[in-house]
Amino acid sequence: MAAAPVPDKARLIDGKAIAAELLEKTSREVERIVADHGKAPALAVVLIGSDPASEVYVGRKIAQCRKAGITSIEHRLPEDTDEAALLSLIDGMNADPAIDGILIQLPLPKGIDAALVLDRISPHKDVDGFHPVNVGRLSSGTGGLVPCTPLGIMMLLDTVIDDYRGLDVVVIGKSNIVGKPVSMLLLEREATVTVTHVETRNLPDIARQADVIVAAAGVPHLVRGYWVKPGAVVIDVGITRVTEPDGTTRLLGDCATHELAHAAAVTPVPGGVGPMTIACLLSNTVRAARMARDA
Ligand SMILES: Nc1nc(=O)c2c([nH]1)NC[C@@H]1CN(c3ccc(C(=O)N[C@@H](CCC(=O)O)C(=O)O)cc3)C=[N+]21
Repeated sequence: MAAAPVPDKARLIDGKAIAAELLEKTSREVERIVADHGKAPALAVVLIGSDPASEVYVGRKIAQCRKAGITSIEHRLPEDTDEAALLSLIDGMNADPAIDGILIQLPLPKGIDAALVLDRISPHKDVDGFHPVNVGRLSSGTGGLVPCTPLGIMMLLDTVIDDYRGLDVVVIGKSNIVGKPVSMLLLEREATVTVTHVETRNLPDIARQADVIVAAAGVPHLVRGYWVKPGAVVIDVGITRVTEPDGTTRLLGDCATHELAHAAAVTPVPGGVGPMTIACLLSNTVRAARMARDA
């Protein structure tokens, strides 16, 4: 009898398709809100300076809002905007009943204290889930708005895992945006979560124990084939733009995906976590709008 065929490719988790489904669902909720309240949810997006990657992401966010029927209000401020002006813009948006969600695109220019700015956003309008009240709610499992990338990661994982209890998950990266909040969501599902980072010793050995790896270190192709146990699920959150000698640019994830044929499933870059982040931003905006209208 012939041996079972050795897979030459891990299953790809199609973030683009799953994000499109979520967007479809969000559009229907937007229609319902318009029918009930006569007004679409509204998201304010603030971009300071002209970082090219930020321009791309903000452009995508606005385009997706339009598709879903969400009103977007864009504020583009110069690189040398002072902190006080930004804080007073936020105060105005907090008080404006026409605005349901506020997103301040990160990173902020040097000279602006990001913590101070994020603290100023009303927790009810904090669709990024970065305000200390929402961070606290997430870590105590008491609701609140949840950061978009971690929410999107869980939705991708949910397509291949139905019971997380006791699974060994290794998170690589300890950022406030991804590593820490995704660890909280996984703990909530009763996975055994190991949070690692650039200073972690023997990272390949630790990663090789994992049933699930969430790679969010921002180091291109950090996770190599020998780091991954056969049959593991790998979520690639990293996205680094590199310029080739011929001037063309390419996006690299944190995983050497071509070495991961022995994984059960992997997410591609692009087309994995990125589109989910944006789709979850829109669904958070609808959630914030519903909470505001039901209040
Ligand atoms: N306040 C704030 N909230 C954020 O959620 C936030 C932020 N600041 N600053 C930057 C990071 C990064 N981020 C991404 C969103 C979409 C893609 C995305 O759509 N990526 C596409 C490719 C995009 C491309 O072509 O460059 C993909 O992976 O398929 C990536 C990254 C949100 N972030």
